[in-house]
Amino acid sequence: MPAIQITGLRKSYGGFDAVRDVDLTVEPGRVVGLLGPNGAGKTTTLHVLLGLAAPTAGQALVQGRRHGDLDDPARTVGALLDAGGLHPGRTGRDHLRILTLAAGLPAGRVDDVLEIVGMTPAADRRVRTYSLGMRQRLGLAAALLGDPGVLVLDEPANGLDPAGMRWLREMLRSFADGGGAVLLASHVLAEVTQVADDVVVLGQGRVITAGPLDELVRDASLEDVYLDLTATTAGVR
Ligand SMILES: Nc1ncnc2c1ncn2[C@@H]1O[C@H](COP(=O)(O)OP(=O)(O)OP(=O)(O)O)[C@@H](O)[C@H]1O
Repeated sequence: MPAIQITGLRKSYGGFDAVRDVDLTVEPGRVVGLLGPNGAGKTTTLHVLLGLAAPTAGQALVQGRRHGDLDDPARTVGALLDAGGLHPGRTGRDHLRILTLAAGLPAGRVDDVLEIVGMTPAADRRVRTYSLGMRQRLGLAAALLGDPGVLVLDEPANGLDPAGMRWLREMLRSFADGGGAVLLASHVLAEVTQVADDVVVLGQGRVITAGPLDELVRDASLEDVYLDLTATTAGVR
């Protein structure tokens, strides 16, 4: 069973199709990059997958089920959506403690994930003092709390310095090599090509091209397609 399966997905807002006819599969052990310019429909796709928006047509399944039907969502899928939603007066550790409690996870996971994302030294500082990259790391820590087999990440490299980007790549690679599945949305071509096994390119809500990264890169079609998409204003609607 694919870890993530999206079929014929359409999401409309007041008659406007934010995404339409989107098909996408993430098998265990794979990192799939969801690429597209601003407004292409990446976040909308992830929101439907995570049960934050209802599909207008089609479906988006995690481990064969809609997110809302998962028995134990926190242990099934970890998500990083927007590092903005953090309480500025709370420490990073407290933020993770609250999530742990809410999801019924073992308290010891907080120290584990802080260590994994390299945030142990900053764990007791208030979030308002964190850089953007540190907030991203904290968001990734939160995604890893339930030790899920599936990660859904929206622009995870946002704000990371070069060392942080390398760390993220290595972390995602080893997560996938251990049988995990990753869906990573980004508008930065280089970011995706450095880590993804497969790529799905969205433009104006539709899949423009999709396939294994090495094939798309070998015949240079990925860069061509992406430059065409981003050179025009077609991506922003
Ligand atoms: N709640 C909403 N109501 C109305 N329109 C929406 C809503 N959410 C998204 N849209 C529209 O759907 C389109 C796709 O937006 P989406 O955020 O999914 O794109 P994106 O690929 O994630 O872009 P970015 O890279 O800028 O984050 C945009 O035109 C956006 O304005």
